[in-house]
Amino acid sequence: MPPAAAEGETDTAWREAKLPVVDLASPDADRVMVQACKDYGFFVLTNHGKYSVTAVPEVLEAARAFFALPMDVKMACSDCNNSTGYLPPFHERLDPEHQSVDESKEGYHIRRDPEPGESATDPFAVPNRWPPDPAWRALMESYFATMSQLGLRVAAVLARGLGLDDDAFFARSLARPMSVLRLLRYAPEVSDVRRGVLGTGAHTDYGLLTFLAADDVPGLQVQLDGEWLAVPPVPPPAFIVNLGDMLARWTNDALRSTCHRVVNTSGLARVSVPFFLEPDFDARVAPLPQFVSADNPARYPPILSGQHSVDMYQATRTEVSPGLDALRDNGDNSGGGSNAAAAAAMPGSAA
Ligand SMILES: O=C(O)CCC(=O)C(=O)O
Ligand SMILES: [Fe+2]
Repeated sequence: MPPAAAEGETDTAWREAKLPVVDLASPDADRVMVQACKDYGFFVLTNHGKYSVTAVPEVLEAARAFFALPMDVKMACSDCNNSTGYLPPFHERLDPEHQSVDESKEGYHIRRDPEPGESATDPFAVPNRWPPDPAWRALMESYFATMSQLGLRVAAVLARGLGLDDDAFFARSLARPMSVLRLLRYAPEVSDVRRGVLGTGAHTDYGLLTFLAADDVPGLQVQLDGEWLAVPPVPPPAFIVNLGDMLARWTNDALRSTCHRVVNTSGLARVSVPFFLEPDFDARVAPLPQFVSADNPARYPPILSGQHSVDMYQATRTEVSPGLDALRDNGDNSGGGSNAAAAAAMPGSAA
């Protein structure tokens, strides 16, 4: 039996979201960004100066070319248990309550190269897997590096807009970030929300900020005040930026980590490339004092950023991972202990 349709899901036609635009070169970028993060948890980032109109489509094209390779070639680049490299279709179901089938999209995860010994304390610190083409790897590594820089810059603008003591507030939790560059290809199939068939199920992102580049096939939807709204594709080099759970926690929900999903309405294949800026595994995240008061007590207990990601992976992966179970059962939020076991068996899941 298909799962119940999401609350408020009465139709198959969705109104369009009008996301605020943040011009990063504008003098009031910090103020506009904070307002967008409070009202929407999403914004369109322009004038960031990092990419030309052609560079992002080049990355999308490279992703498309990889996904077009034969399955055995793709599987040779897969380290599914570590959620690294190629992730075949049906590797996750982000909203099990409302989805009747695993997601048919394919993915590819790229992270920074781990430092020696790091995997003992951070289960996400695993070596990348690469296809044989060195130019492909170079393109992705360069995109990853540039997006990491852009992420830091946007995080600094946000810190300033929030009036935090210094622009580097978030940077202090981004020394050894768990950031992920995720390539996605959605199969050419029309989603059926009422039957629980979605490109990507409803979820919030786990980290700090997500920078999404995608082709011109629509699909992304955001949930605002209970209503699902379609986000029209944005032309490059603009990015759709959204906040992850760590920002909601740090600001005690003053900023929103907005629920979103992908509904394929066209039946065309869709390629998207989200870059997830994620804090260090051992970054301790708790509501900051300036967002807590007697009338507005802390809504979240302190958490380790990496532990939150591990918990979310565990809830949405499609295969049981004994290593992660061990990490979770340990009940130790220190990021140490059985993480090495988890490193040997991470789930294939969302970032
Ligand atoms: O493909 C998209 O547009 C969004 C993907 C997404 O939300 C995710 O991977 O977390
Ligand atoms: Fe997402």
